[in-house]
Amino acid sequence: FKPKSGGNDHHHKKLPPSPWGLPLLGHLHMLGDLPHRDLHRLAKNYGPIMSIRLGLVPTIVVSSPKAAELFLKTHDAVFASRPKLQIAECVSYGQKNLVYAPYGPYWRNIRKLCTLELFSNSKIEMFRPMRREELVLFVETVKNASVDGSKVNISAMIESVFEDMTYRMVFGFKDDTFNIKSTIKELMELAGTFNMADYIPWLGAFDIQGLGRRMKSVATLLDGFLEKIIDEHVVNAKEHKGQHKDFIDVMLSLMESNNTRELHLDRDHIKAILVDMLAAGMNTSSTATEWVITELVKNPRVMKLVQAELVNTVGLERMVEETDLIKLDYLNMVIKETLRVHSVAPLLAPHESTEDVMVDGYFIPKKTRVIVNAWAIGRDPEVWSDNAEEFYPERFIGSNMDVLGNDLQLIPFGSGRRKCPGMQLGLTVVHLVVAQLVHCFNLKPPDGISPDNLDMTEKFGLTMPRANSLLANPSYRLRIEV
Ligand code: HEM
Repeated sequence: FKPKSGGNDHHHKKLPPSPWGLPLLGHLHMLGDLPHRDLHRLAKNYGPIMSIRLGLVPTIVVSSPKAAELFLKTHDAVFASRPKLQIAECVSYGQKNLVYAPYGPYWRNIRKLCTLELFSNSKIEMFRPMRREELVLFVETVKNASVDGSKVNISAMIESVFEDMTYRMVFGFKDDTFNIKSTIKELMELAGTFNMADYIPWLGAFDIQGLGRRMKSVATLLDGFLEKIIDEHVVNAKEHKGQHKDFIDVMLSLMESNNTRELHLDRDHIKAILVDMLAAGMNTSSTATEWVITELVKNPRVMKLVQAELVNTVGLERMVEETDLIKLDYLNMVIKETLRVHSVAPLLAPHESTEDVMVDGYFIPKKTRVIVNAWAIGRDPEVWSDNAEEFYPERFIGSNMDVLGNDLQLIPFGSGRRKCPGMQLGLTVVHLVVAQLVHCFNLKPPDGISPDNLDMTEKFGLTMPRANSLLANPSYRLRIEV
């Protein structure tokens, strides 16, 4: 079929080009385990604004910077909503979270509140001592693991330091007294699993994949843990009046004091936002860090330059401090280049249109899903020339292109109204962990594997980490003990 639009008057309106699809499945059968790559291939034939149908869901795929500008800038307000997904229904306390909230006054208020109260520069600063403590422990752990020259699972260590920093920031502790960590992991795995019920909704009633049952049980467990943790904070807050130490404390004090006319916060809001912070903040940053380290191990030339910059700026007599980060220009280029080549969220998060609209001469009906292929945009030969596949940080020398959503050529955090509100925090922690790891250690691939042959397989999900853990032989290089 060729995709059709809703009402009769839509028939004569031109929809974006589309491949031929199957009844019911639409184009789902064309997408494999790495859908960003399949959609990139299709876009080469059908263009940067392509129309497909995912099961019963009419979808537009956006694959070039110019097209992204139309959807995320020119018509941003029309495409700023989110589709209803089963996972969001299960764990968002009636869509009281931020990530999946439909576009409208509620989303606007909760986003404003989170931006001000949780993601502001002063809040990022507030947690700096905590990050420093965790980084010292991180370096010690890597050092102990590598003491007899054995290979170390770098991916697992990176995941663990981000987990610890995030739990401390959000809950104020990192030990797993409440057994919450495995439940959060299960939730993130479910959120990243392809769910047929999101594309052919009546299949949801049969729960063929068993995802519905798993989601419900995770949601129940999670709610129990969050209730206990919040209760504990309420008791502690009474004892330590006025001292806001973590995200829950901040939210509780807002619940008491700041229940404005615009937004009435209750416990469900707090729980929904806490889940957002864990799901949106933890894996994204650790995935980005894992790929930066992978590229550095794969490219010894670049690693040498990063380490030389660190020696010049920091010296081998101490660890990296957050105040050093601003001076590390080459490292900044390396991180930008990694975010270009390995998008953490290759298809961003799904957007949905809230009204009929014409874009570039094409008719896009209300309630169309919009997928922005940031991974494909990072490879557009018109922007990145014919060495787009190459890892080459020097391409940013003399360029003021940023990753913050201002330049549509490079949008690892999205752009427009729905862009990532946690990007400053994310960039700070990624820079910090990468800088610390390569400053404190030389990292070589294990078992005599040549850097050229390093496994680079991706695993698509909620984020896109390495499919297999990165292993390396670290050797300590500082002249002092941490
Ligand atoms: C390197 C790290 C990170 C990357 C690459 C990243 C990437 C993204 C992307 C691609 C989106 C979707 C944008 C869109 O829909 O167009 C997003 C949304 C979001 N991110 Fe991040 N993120 C990172 C870190 C964080 C952190 C640390 C937090 C908070 C602790 C966070 C919180 C959020 C939230 C709440 C949203 C939803 C915003 C909304 O729907 O209005 N992110 N992020």
